[in-house]
Amino acid sequence: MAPQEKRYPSLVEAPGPAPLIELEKVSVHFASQDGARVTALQSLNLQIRSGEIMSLVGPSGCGKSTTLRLIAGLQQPSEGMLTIHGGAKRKGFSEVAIVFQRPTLLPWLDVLSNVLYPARVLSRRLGAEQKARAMDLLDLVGLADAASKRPRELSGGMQQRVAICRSLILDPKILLMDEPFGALDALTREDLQLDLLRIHAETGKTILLVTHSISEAVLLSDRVAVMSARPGRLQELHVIDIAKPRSHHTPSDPKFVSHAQQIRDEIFEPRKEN
Ligand SMILES: Nc1ncnc2c1ncn2[C@@H]1O[C@H](COP(=O)(O)OP(=O)(O)OP(=O)(O)O)[C@@H](O)[C@H]1O
Repeated sequence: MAPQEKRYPSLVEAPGPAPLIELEKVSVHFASQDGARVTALQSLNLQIRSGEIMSLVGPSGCGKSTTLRLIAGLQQPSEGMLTIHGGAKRKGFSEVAIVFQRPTLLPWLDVLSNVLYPARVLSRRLGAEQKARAMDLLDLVGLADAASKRPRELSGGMQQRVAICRSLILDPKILLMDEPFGALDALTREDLQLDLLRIHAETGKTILLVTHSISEAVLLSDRVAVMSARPGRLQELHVIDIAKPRSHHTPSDPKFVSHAQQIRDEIFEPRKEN
């Protein structure tokens, strides 16, 4: 098969060079329990291009999840501007989907029904097209044979794969992932990382990933945004110029080692702002 050829045409997203998501001087302030003001983000500027995988890394509490919540529409900026496709309003439920650390599947539904659940909530009657799409997604992560199983019959990694399929059923433009592999053992985590790369290659989705793992960020991303300690702002942006397709051999690539080391230095020895 030629590298660009897609096996699942129904899942393909058209790529585009323009920024799909733009945060311009975005600040977010919260009121803490004692009434004090907590500034989670301070004048954050960030552009995410259509079709790229970008990771957000940075010290705990620097505002990574807050950034994801802003893009998901679950949080409003206190100051600044967030646009998607150049507009301040979302175009519908299906524009953005989120995958969290825990899969939170519905235990009484089988795998196929779990994947189809968001589509069922939106329209009570499911068409053959949606079912075919769900099966394509399950096939893409190697779970087509598990379509009629219940969540309790699946391992943690399989459940998270189902959650990823569910997030893609409404064909979102943007997939937001908050530590999606953080609860998995190391080997399963590596498997799912490669699954995500395959999903991205097949669908061309725009993916924004929050991770505490520098190597995961370098392995998966086109660009890695390093955020400063709270109040979070963009500290550095790395273009990860490592050839694709990437694999479990990629971490031994000298470019991988160099990017990971630089990012580690930026997080643990940040340059002082004047
Ligand atoms: N609803 C809230 N009310 C008050 N403070 C909040 C709220 N949500 C987040 N914060 C604060 O904002 C800051 C950023 O939180 P956020 O969860 O975005 O950070 P993070 O980088 O994702 O952290 P971690 O890496 O530990 O998950 C933290 O200091 C947090 O305590």
